[in-house]
Parts: sequence; structure tokens; C-alpha cells
Amino acid sequence: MDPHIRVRPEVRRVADDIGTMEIRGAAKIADAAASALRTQAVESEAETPETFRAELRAAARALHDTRPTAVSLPNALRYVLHGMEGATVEDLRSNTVAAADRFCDRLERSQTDLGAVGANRLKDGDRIMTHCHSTAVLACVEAAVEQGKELTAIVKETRPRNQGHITAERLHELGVPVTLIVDSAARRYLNDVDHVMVGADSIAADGSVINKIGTSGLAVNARDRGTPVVVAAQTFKLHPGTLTGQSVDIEMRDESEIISPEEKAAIGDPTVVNPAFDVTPPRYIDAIVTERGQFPPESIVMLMRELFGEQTTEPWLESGQ
Ligand SMILES: O=C(COP(=O)(O)O)[C@H](O)[C@H](O)COP(=O)(O)O
Repeated sequence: MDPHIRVRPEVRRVADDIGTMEIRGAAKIADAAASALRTQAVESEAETPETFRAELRAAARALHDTRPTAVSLPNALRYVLHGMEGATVEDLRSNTVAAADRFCDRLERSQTDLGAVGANRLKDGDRIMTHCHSTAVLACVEAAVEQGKELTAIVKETRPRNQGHITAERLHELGVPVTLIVDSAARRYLNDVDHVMVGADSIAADGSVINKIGTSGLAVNARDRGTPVVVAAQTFKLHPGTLTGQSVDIEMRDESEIISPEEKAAIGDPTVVNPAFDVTPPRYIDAIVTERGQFPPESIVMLMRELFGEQTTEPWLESGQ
């Protein structure tokens, strides 16, 4: 690589934090990635527009190559890089910073707007069941609580990393009483809940939802029990590549999240697999709640066409870099 192209240490740190899940959850990853590109733009010592652009693309690549499933990450990078316009370094810098600020601002507003839509589905006295930790689901709950509705929640612990514990803590902070269950107890309690509410890492053009492993089994069981499944997700979770036939890459994580080398050896050294996400087909989902309103999953393709229009190439893969 050209020695003049320098990715700032802060960008590398954010990329590491995303890879190790210090920063996790699709919305937080998008926010951190856009903010890291902003830092790259502010701190860049590039002397020519070409070097500046190449640095931003290199920073975007470093961030992009951390986790494969949450499309919020490439969508955030794409948004900021599309804003990188100008003929001088200073113009490029200020336009990139403005684009990053716009993205983070929209992210925050969309979460609030989505919360208001999702809260309309919740009635006073309702009980929800959640899986993993989704800031979008929590935005719906928070808005409902602000409207004076009293809710309770059954929270799945979400093995192997127990993100359900974060959800339990946040719900407690919102004043929502929580019952924590192991993942395999979900079916037993589905008769006791009014809604299953989950977030999304990516939504495909056919309305399939990609979210934390275990979401699809939960949704199938909920359909069997007649419990509605609501997915809360801002529109930057829509995966533009799926419009042109791409499939969503499911992240496989290290087996050490599941079992230690000693435990593994003691039980005969089995093969261990650790997929982080799964795909829930649209027929198991009742509604996708976004900042633009709620949609049946089958109609999400119309919204995608409106938002993404013609496909473009990934800006961090532009030729020559
Ligand atoms: O699957 C996860 C997090 O997985 P991980 O912990 O592996 O990143 C969350 O449900 C979605 O990212 C939505 O979250 P949000 O609604 O906050 O975007």
C-alpha cells in the first residue's frame, strides 16, 4: 500500500472493537463506523485529494472487514463515502464530516421514530418476549412506557454471549419487570406473551430477517402458538445486495465462545460450530416496524426499491485501491 495512505489509530481501534464485539448490535456498529470515518477525515494529514480519498476508502475497508452479517455496517460506510465530494482536501474533509454527522443524526432520529411506531402495537398490560439485545426493540418499549403503558418482559438469555442480560438490565432501567429464561424454555412461555419482539442485523428483499441465532426457532414456535412476531429495524437494516440476488453472509464465530479446550477434550473433541445469526423466513413474521411505518415482510421489497434505486458498486472497492 502507498506509504502516504495512513489509516488513523482510532479507526483501527474501532475496527478491533467491532471485531471483538466490544461494540456490538447493528445500530451501534453503524454509528461507530460512521463516527470512525469522521475521525479519519478530521485527522487525515493527506496533502492531495487523491490521498485523502484513498485513506477514507482504506479506513472504510478496515471497518468493513470486521463482521459480515449486519448490513448496517456497509450501509453506514456507503452513506459517508458517497458524501465525500469536493476538489480540494478541505472540501473533501468538510463534506465527509457533514455526511458522517448526517448519518449519525438520522440514525438517532430513526430510532425515535421507529419507537413511536412500535409503541402503537403495545397495549397497557402487555407482556413481550425478546431475544438478544436490540436497541430498536428497546426504543419501542421505551416509547410505550412513556405513554404510560405498563409492560412486562420475558427475556431469553441468548447463548452463547448472553446479550439477554443487557436487555434485562435496560428493561429494568425502564421500569419493566423482567423474567429471565434459558433459550430452550422459550416455547414453554410463549402462551404467556402477547408479542415476540426482536431486532434485525439485515433484512433481505424477500422479507427474510437475519438476526441473532435462535431468532428463527423462536419465530416458528411463536407462529405455532399464535403469538405475533414483530421485528423492529430501521431502514438501514435493509440489505441492498439482496435486490440483485446476493445472499447474506452468516458470521461463524470462534468455538471458544461455547466451550473451553479442556471441556472439549474431556468430551471426545467434537466438532463445534458457532453461527452467530440465522434467517427467519417472512412467513413467520407479522410485521417489520421501521421509522417509515410498519410493513408486512413481503412488501419490504417496495420500500427497498424506493430507497436504493439503481445499485451502485461499493465505494471502498473502487478500482486502483
Ligand atoms: O443480533 C443482534 C446483535 O448481535 P451481536 O450481539 O452479535 O452484534 C441484534 O438483535 C441486532 O443487531 C439488532 O440490534 P439493534 O436493534 O440494536 O440494531
